[in-house]
Amino acid sequence: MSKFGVMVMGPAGAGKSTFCASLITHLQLNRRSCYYVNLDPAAESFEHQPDLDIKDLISLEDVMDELKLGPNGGLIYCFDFLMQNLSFLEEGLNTVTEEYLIIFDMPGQIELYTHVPVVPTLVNFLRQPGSLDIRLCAAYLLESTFVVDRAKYFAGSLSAMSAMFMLGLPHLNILSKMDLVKDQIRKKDFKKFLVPDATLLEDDPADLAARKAGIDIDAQFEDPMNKDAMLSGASFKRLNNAVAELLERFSMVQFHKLDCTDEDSVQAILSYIDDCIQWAEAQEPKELADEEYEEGEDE
Ligand SMILES: Nc1nc2c(ncn2[C@@H]2O[C@H](COP(=O)(O)OP(=O)(O)OP(=O)(O)O)[C@@H](O)[C@H]2O)c(=O)[nH]1
Ligand SMILES: [Mg+2]
Repeated sequence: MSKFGVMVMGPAGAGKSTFCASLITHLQLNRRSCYYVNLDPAAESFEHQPDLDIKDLISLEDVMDELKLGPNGGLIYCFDFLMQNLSFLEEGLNTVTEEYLIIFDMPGQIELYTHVPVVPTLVNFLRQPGSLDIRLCAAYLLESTFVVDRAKYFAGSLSAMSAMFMLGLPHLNILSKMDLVKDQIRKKDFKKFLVPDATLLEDDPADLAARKAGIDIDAQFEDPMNKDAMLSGASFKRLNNAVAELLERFSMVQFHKLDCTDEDSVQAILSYIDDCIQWAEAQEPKELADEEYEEGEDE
């Protein structure tokens, strides 16, 4: 029997826990079962109480106090500790059945996805056939407000692509907090940000600001030896252009939009998740319980 899960990842403050909470509320409203696993040892408050919480194994606060580590070193320690105590996850998840969606709420420290191999090890453990055997997908969140600053947008897209390669999971990239941009950027103008490509640098607001200040950023961009290029931002533009071209060449990153305040938007993302992990195919047809038939008759 397979289990099904989604690992919600992304940089700090991208809206991961808020998305997990909206997803759980939505699943509950639609009478679907879910199992919420908090893997952020620093998380303090929850809209929905986790069914399994890493803090019951190890708390970041204790690690920082006792080992005199900072928050990031402490987090890496907590994950190393989890890797040595994977039975904590196995015992918690063993009895979860196939109709559940297991939601893993991950921490936001980017080094977890780039510098240390703990997340791939965790993913391999969760997917291991014959053991937990979870059909898992990744939901990688980036804040949609990043699109305003192209450098942030491309750096974020690159981190998403790096996570795709590192984890090798079915992967959804999501621009979160759409409610924050929908009044500033029209729907049809936003479309171009769903697939990162180098043409998005053509109307970079940072260039407009430089031009307004009388800097010929295009001339400096073309001339790598220009001594002012470093200060004016033309060198930075060249770097962003190279990143954008790299993303374009790999053609792996595409975003879906998410507005947690809109139920239809949460449902749309849930459909993509279900599709990635093929949740629906594994479900048995369900009969209504007797009480529910009776409730229907009363109406
Ligand atoms: N307007 C708006 N704010 C949001 C949304 N999602 C999250 N936020 C806010 O963004 C902040 C961070 O949200 P979290 O859900 O804690 O983000 P996170 O990615 O879990 O953060 P870390 O776990 O610390 O990495 C909070 O103040 C949320 O209220 C959203 O869809 N719209
Ligand atoms: Mg969180």
